[in-house]
Amino acid sequence: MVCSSPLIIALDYPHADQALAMADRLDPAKCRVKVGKELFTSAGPAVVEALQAKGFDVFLDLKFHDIPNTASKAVKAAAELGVWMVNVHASGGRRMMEACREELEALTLPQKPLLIAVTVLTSMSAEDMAELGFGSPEQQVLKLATLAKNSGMDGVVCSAMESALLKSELGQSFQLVTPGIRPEGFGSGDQRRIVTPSKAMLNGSDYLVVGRPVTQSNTPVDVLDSIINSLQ
Ligand SMILES: O=c1ccn([C@@H]2O[C@H](COP(=O)(O)O)[C@@H](O)[C@H]2O)c(=O)[nH]1
Repeated sequence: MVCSSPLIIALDYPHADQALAMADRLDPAKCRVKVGKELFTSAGPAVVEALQAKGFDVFLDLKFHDIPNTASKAVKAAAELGVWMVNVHASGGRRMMEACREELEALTLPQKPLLIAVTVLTSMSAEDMAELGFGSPEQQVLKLATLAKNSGMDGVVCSAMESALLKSELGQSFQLVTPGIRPEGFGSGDQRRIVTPSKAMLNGSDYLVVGRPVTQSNTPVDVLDSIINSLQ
């Protein structure tokens, strides 16, 4: 199944059966899916394979952050699982990111995953960053995204609030994956740097990650269709 949609639905569930039931209501031509820490810890590689068997491209969002050897071997394992996208934390540093890239380059797979680095989590506000002794989210995102690009990453995870800046500073082909997407009228929850789907696309995001607005809705397919309509 070839998917040209920018939408990635975060299947944040405690058990595989819930994730697979939601996947059955989704169309792999209209969205990709994301498996994160909760679902992967509970259900393991089998749930990734089950989603792939249903025709979905899978973003394995485990945000590896470890010494270069450990992180790069984890990226290799993800690639061998056939995922479409995998990520690491940019704050793991240049040597860690370069090791991950080298591990992928050494593989002889027909299709390798996109290798993406997380900059500053979309749940982090300016106040949260100051408390950690960092500058503004925008400054830190630009710093980490520049390092990620120079370390061989295909793109970064950031808020769509930073997409226009990153496209202008780092170029159109550097992929921007943006969670913290909230259609009008949906609560932000724990997210702090939120953007609507249409504004995120206007700002230059390549991929929009949407979780609870779809997965916690009584009418998930209607919500997804209305997001798709808002992008046209
Ligand atoms: O900076 C980040 C990185 C990852 N995420 C993940 O995206 C989804 C967002 O879910 P919502 O329910 O739409 O808030 C979730 O799986 C996070 O782990 C992120 O939000 N921010």
